[in-house]
Amino acid sequence: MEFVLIAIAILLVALVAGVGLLVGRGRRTTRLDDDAASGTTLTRPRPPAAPPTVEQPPPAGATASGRGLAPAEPDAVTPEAPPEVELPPAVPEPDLVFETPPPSAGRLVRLRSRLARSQSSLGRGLLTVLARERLTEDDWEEVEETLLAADVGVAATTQIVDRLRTQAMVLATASPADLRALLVRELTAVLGPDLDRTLGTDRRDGRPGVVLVVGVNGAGKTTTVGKIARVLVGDGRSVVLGAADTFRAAAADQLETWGERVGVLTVRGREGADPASVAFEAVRTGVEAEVDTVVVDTAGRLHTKSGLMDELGKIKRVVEKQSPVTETLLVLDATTGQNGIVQARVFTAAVDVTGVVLTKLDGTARGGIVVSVQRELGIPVKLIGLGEGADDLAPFEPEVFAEGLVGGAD
Ligand SMILES: Nc1nc2c(ncn2[C@@H]2O[C@H](COP(=O)(O)OP(=O)(O)OP(=O)(O)O)[C@@H](O)[C@H]2O)c(=O)[nH]1
Repeated sequence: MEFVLIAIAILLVALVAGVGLLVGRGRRTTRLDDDAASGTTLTRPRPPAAPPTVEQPPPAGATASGRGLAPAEPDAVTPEAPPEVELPPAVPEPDLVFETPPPSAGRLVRLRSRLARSQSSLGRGLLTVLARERLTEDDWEEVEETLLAADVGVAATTQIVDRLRTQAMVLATASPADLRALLVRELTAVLGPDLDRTLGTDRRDGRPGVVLVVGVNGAGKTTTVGKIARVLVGDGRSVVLGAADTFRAAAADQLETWGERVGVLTVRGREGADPASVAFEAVRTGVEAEVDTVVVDTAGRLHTKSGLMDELGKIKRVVEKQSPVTETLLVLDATTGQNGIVQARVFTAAVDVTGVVLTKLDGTARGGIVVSVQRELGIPVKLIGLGEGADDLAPFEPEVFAEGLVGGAD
């Protein structure tokens, strides 16, 4: 009997210890303050190997303790700063180590094999036809159809076919390598090699660059914001994230997790809070902490154009009281093809979009969508998503992309 009692006691102790461990691992952010007025909450990841302390710094100072954040001066606290709250003593989490993402340079070279679907239908299709000894009208039609099927668009297809036709003599005697090089050159030409694809993320007039990210739900917006944070951290930037998609608490949780992995602060709101106030708070935090860039995720669940215009317009106006918006990125799902372009128009009408992020290019055979998106919207594609992995987002480079479409370079 004694034996049984001892066994039960051991089991109970093990159970309590196990639950404690799980909860401890899950709580990776420290709640710093609660702003009842705006409904926003500021969270920050714990520093990786912080020694246990009993006395905590005040919230504004602690705000700057995330990775790459410059320490904020005590007088940087604005009068409307939320009231300080007593913080629980920090518990060391020895297994919490910030990840170091790779820099953005060279990412597309690493990821271009992910364009395999487009490659087999577009690149290889074209190479097969062009390698034929004498090209007939039927062959040229096949070239045209292949380009159109890959969503290259009518105007760019005509341009490519016309240019290839004028080089028919060259094609007849070209080696497979020459043929490949020629095709890469022609595809690069329609991808707008001269467009400015610089991301507006730099500080301006002593204030952080602000990146607004807009797009319909499911396009990969929140994921993209998280990936952008990693791109910036990988390039040595300090970042604050704003979870202004307040429709769905899970979206803010998702963003917070992305931020925590790389030691980046996330400012979030309660479910249903005013997105503009969350965006404002995020940018104010970035200004106080003197970070390089604040990236703000917005909601895409607005069904009417006027609702969207009102909300995005308000977010921009409110944010710009703190710091100018330096980049507005529209996230589009490449697998939705032309439908995506129709959705995109609603956003470009609502807000001044300065760059497009095309996600899920790994999941489509229609890689030519990059060409039509740029031509139809008149906005450069600046980043592309090539997978669900954390670092599967790359700056868009026309020539490397064209090589990925044609294949044979790896
Ligand atoms: N294959 C692939 N999947 C991606 C890519 N980018 C995002 N996804 C996936 O797309 C799905 C939707 O992404 P979210 O970031 O939640 O989409 P969202 O637009 O923010 O949606 P809300 O959070 O509801 O606003 C997720 O499963 C992502 O992993 C990509 O480049 N390739």
